[in-house]
Amino acid sequence: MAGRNTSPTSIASTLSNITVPTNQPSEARSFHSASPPMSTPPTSLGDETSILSDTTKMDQMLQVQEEVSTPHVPPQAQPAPPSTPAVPSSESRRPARSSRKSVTTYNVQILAGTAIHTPTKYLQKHHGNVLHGPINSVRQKHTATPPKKRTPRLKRESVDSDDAAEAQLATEAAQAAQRRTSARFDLRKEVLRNSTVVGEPESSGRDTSQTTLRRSASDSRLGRSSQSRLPSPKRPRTSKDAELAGAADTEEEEDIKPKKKQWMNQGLYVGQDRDFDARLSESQNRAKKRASKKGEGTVLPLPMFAGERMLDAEVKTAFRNFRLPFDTYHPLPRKVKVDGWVKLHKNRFIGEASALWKRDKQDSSQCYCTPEDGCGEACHNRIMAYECDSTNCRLPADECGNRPFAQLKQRSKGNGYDYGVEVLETEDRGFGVRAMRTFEPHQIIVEYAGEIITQNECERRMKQVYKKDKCYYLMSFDNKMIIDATRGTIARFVNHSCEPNCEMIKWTVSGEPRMALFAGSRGIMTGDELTYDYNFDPFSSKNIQECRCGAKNCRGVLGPKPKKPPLQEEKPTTSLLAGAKRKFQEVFGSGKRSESAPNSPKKRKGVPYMANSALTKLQNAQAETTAVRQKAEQEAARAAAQKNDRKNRLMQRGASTVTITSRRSAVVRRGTRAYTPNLTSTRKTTVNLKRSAPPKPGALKSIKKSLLKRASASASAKRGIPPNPKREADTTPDRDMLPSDSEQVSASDADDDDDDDDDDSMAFPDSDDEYNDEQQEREQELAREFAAVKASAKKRGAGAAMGAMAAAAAAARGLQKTGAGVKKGFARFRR
Ligand SMILES: C[S@@+](CC[C@H](N)C(=O)[O-])C[C@H]1O[C@@H](n2cnc3c(N)ncnc32)[C@H](O)[C@@H]1O
Repeated sequence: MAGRNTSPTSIASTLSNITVPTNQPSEARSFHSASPPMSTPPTSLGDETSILSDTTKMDQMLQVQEEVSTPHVPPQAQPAPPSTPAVPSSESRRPARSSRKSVTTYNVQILAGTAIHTPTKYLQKHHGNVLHGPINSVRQKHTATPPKKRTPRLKRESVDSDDAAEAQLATEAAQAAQRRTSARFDLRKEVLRNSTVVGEPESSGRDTSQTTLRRSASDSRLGRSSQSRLPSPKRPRTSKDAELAGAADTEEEEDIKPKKKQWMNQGLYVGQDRDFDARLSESQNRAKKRASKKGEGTVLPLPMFAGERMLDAEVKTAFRNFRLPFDTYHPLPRKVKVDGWVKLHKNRFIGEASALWKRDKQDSSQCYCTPEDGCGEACHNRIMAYECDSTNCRLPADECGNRPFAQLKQRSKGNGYDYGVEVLETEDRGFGVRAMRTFEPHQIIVEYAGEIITQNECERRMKQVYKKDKCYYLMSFDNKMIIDATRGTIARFVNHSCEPNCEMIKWTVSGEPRMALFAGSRGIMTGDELTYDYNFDPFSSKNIQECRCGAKNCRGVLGPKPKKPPLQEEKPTTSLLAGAKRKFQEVFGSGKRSESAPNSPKKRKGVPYMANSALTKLQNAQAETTAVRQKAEQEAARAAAQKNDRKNRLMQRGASTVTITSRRSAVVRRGTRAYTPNLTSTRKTTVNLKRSAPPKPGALKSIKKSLLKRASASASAKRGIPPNPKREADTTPDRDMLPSDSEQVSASDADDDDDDDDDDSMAFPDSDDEYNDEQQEREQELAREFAAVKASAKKRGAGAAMGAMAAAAAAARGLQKTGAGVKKGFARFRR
């Protein structure tokens, strides 16, 4: 505290100190003491007057007073140099040391704990740029070394101060100030360097640096950085400077790294449907949108997506639950790596498969949709599962809604989220596939592509290539072909569910077979696992796999529940005829296909194929027979119901003879008479196709042909179309094929015959079907095949025959029905 006695007082220090007078009268002390009444170090660096003056303000005041009052008193001593102890000019003015001691001074900063009391040693060590120690030594140091530009104020303080302790305190204060301005310090340093770069002398001092700082304050950080990276040829560098500059440069370079702006390329609405036509490019879509916007009013647009949904007339799309898009809620999307999966993006025909496909490829499809239809639900191509293209559809691509594979191709050009599926690892079913976006009901999701192989090739692979494998990715595809997706698309990982959300459907695209996974009628939400019903046929009990789909109605096993006794009990003839009956019912419109949704595409569902090398052809045939038998039973039940219905109607009419239909009577009669447009025939003719002996191959065909033609003529007549004489002639049945009079039976006989329907009679529908040429052709084709199959059945024995017949039926229809008459089996055996 001794040092403080001589210190000047500033306003700041006055405010921050409380002085408690003790024994001395204040007046005396004010006027008779040379020492100031308040004695504190400068607390403000702005108080330069106080700091720089050798004498205190109070001393100066007293001196003036004394000069006025005692002009003759000569000064006894000149002010001593700072290094020597000051000689008091008057004893009376300088209070005794003891009296000065008696004045207690409190520093509020100290009391408040805000004063800085850092050990000097520490400061010297860690803050080299701050002055420490007795002022003299500091001064000496300063005169020896060139002034540092960073602490100009401090430098002056230290030069002018005599008191070591005061210097120490000043140092502390400066340090505090420095700490406060530390954030700005780097910037200043950099500005100084910049000024050097542009040729300004570094030693131009604080003013220059501040000017420069101000000037460059508005510079962008990046610009500054690039400037500072330039070499400064004018600047002579000492080794220390170079070191410092080097360090600074490295620091800067770290800072400088151009920060690349990160753009979010996926957002809240990813995967949500937007007004985007996948067949067009981005720019085409934009152009289309612009064009459509021209006519728009000025009303604010509806809320994106939600508005569209809310106004959607279809309840199922309007009230779909909202879920956050997958990339928003999914914590850590990670890519699952699957060993041994060779990706193929499109089908590849292997070996004879291509030739086989071309040879068997006979059918084609054509649609006549108008732009208003837009190839919607009624599109013929769509129903037949043919993709429209320029060869079979008149509409331009952007007006046609039946080009799913083209849409998929467009989507695959986008990003992963656009494509929309990824592999996931399930808990208990190996890998699976999950949606990364939403899919509309029946929208194409992913193609099941791989190598298309023949059955022979499949068997070879099973025996030789996949002998040791546990997993097979084989999908029955066409009558004689299999898709082996061991090398294939991601679709091979789609798992089975008894309550699936997707369907695997076969399509024909530009004349080529393609298979793809389509969303089910509920659509798919982001994050859902994709599943379809394998209808897995394990062929043998040892291959039965437990199903872990977790659905409420889970069947417990992959594939249909085994419920029927062994096949040996099957009566070959019964099966044959039941199968025949089924086929004809399908052709005549009462089959299962016509019962399914009329407007939905013909579903040629994909069935997993399990080609077990141990299976013989006979086993295949037996398996097919089971399926055929089940179907036949269903058909028989339906036929029985129809028969009962007919009986009831006859009973009600009280007819004595059997009338199959008046239409049919007319058809039969028309063959022998002139055509009468008005077909209100009163004569009732009975047609019984029951024969005591099975027809010769070809005979059945003829009967059917003539009957069908007659039916067609009848339908035309009903519509008022005049008869075609040529056709009329054609419709004349072969005499020997027509039922003879002797074959006309009474009602009771007919009833009896009806009872035998299931065995060997043809079941014709009662409805007034309208036959067109296409149907006729199909039916003829079917009849031909049927005859051939029947003949082969006789040769080969029942089991194999049933397989062949089922296959023929499937071929004739161009269908591959799930679980019926086709080979199947997906393949992953976990034995
Ligand atoms: C074509 S693979 C599907 C992908 C397969 N999970 C994988 O990891 O490669 C078919 C096999 O997956 C398994 N799997 C599929 N769905 C299943 C289900 N619902 N329950 C149990 N296993 C299933 C069976 O082992 C089946 O043989």
